[in-house]
Amino acid sequence: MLSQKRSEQTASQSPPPHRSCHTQSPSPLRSHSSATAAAMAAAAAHSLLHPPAARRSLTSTPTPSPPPFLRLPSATARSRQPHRLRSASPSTASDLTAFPNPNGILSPIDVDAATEAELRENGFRSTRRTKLVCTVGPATSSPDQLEALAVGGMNVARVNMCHGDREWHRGVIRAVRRLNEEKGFAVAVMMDTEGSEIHMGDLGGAASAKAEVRCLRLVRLHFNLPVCNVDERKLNYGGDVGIVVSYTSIQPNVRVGDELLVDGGMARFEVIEKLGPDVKCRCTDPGLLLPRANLTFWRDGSIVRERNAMLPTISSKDWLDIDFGIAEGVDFIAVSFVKSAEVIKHLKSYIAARSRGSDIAVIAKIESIDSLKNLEEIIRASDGAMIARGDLGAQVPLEQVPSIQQKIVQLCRQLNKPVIVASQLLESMIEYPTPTRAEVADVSEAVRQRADALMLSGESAMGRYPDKALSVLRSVSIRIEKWWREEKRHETLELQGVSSSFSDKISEEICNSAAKMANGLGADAVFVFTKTGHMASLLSRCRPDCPVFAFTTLTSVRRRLNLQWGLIPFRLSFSDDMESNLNRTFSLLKARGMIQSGDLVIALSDMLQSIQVMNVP
Ligand SMILES: Nc1ncnc2c1ncn2[C@@H]1O[C@H](COP(=O)(O)OP(=O)(O)O)[C@@H](O)[C@H]1O
Ligand SMILES: C=C(OP(=O)(O)O)C(=O)O
Ligand SMILES: [K+]
Ligand SMILES: [Mg+2]
Repeated sequence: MLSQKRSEQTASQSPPPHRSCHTQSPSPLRSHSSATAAAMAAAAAHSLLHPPAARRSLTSTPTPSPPPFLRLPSATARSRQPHRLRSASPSTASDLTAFPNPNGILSPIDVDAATEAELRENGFRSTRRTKLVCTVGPATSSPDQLEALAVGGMNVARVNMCHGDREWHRGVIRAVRRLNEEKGFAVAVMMDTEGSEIHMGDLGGAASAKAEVRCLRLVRLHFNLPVCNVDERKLNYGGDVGIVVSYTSIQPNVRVGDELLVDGGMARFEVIEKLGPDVKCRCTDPGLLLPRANLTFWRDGSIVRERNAMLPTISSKDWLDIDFGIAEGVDFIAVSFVKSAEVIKHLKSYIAARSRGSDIAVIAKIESIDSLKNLEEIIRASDGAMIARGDLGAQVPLEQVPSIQQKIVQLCRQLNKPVIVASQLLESMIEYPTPTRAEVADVSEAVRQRADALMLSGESAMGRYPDKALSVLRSVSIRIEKWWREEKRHETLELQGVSSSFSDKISEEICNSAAKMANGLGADAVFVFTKTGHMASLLSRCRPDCPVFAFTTLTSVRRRLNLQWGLIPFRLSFSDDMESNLNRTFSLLKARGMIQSGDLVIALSDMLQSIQVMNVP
């Protein structure tokens, strides 16, 4: 981990050897979006009644036969102009509430204000498909800073329970909710558990401490539970520096001669003595110790794993945090250091029993050797996965991380689970206003693999340039997605069936066919009317060339779909009558300037299990 604190960045101090060289020239990669929240929110809906859509369609009932027969619309009405959104005219209608609505009155159709601005800015065929997760920390926790992230395209705000206290997190979660209600965003909230791995204490509030070889400072690991606030300077045992770590169970497994890595190699120590409950280490590789830094022990070139085998994946503190997350209504809970599918299943039934109907998705963080051993089972049991490369890279040799990433991204797509690529994507931007070229290449690779989402950690939590880092993710995503579409480089990933019931199988086949048709016909958008979001995610899984407008009745489903590739989630109340749903949707979207006459749309619904192909009237 390279997240040196700002205070460490002094002229006299040389960077750690593993930091790449960095130039300060202005980056051509940054996009300068002129969109402001005000401009984005300015679009007002107005009532326009249109005659029924001139569409030809065939609808099948949920009964499996006969299969849907598809007829295509005439090409005449079709405009092949690159799609640009027009500005909407101001609202005059009384039956449609103007957007946004600060009083919490539901408007007929809601879409994220930032997404709408991006649609407007890029044209909807070129709008961003890759979703963006930002970790909120001291650098971004104020309402203004959160709003800047939302305007910049943050789809999900992550709070890491490893840091800060519950009051702090409550403030952030509520500020995000307020932002959504008052300013028309649909930012989802993800709570990330601390997990039970061994890490250092918080250094008594010190930004960092230095471990040095030269003066042979000894770090004394003091095995106390729970982690308490310890001022590193006060823990001087006759020249040794004491650092409190998180678990008592390490000591019996540690041997003299073992190597201790801080944050996967930010600093290295050798165990030289065991003293009662303590372990005495000598620094062999100097470096920075950051608060709560992760610790791993190594022997003969491999990680010593038995030390944490008995630690529960979800600690008692994590359970309290989970109760807190449920009470605060978070959208996702990310579970750190998952070892098996059982813990995910347990948590999911716990949530189902506790949260009565509200639907919190459980994300498995893949960051340990155990999680790799049980990968498929874990992902099947979860609602999504995070490739947590920070800790993963401290548990497996670094050179294995890229292939593991590729494998997990593909597996998640096969199993229809959203996947987040996390950690160190733009690490240098914690301190610098432009990314390294290597970082841009890393981001590009994740986008090219068509991961659902990219995540910022320290860059947004405590970095100097959170908005710029987000802007880099946004512009690189858009550029690489466009390049990949232009090159028509669809990897021929044969999607296996994921459905367990016959009815689900029909939905899956319909989505596969619709995505294929959308590509073949050069459709402008796929519309999906979905109550649970399932059909939207099946479409996302196909990674079609055009965006997927997902209409759902629940704001919670809408927020959850915000994590999935290529989905533009709308909240809309709709009926079982597709004809009237479509007419109403076309009117509303045309009034907002989000579609225009002639656009070719493929429409699906999970009530009717149908495919319709039509031009917008
Ligand atoms: N809620 C918070 N309070 C204080 N600092 C935080 C908070 N969240 C994140 N940070 C800081 O941002 C850094 C990066 O965040 P993250 O990647 O989530 O954690 P970690 O580095 O522990 O894996 C952390 O190391 C910590 O310094
Ligand atoms: C995302 C990660 O988890 P955390 O930041 O909670 O350590 C990681 O290890 O990469
Ligand atoms: K965590
Ligand atoms: Mg981690």
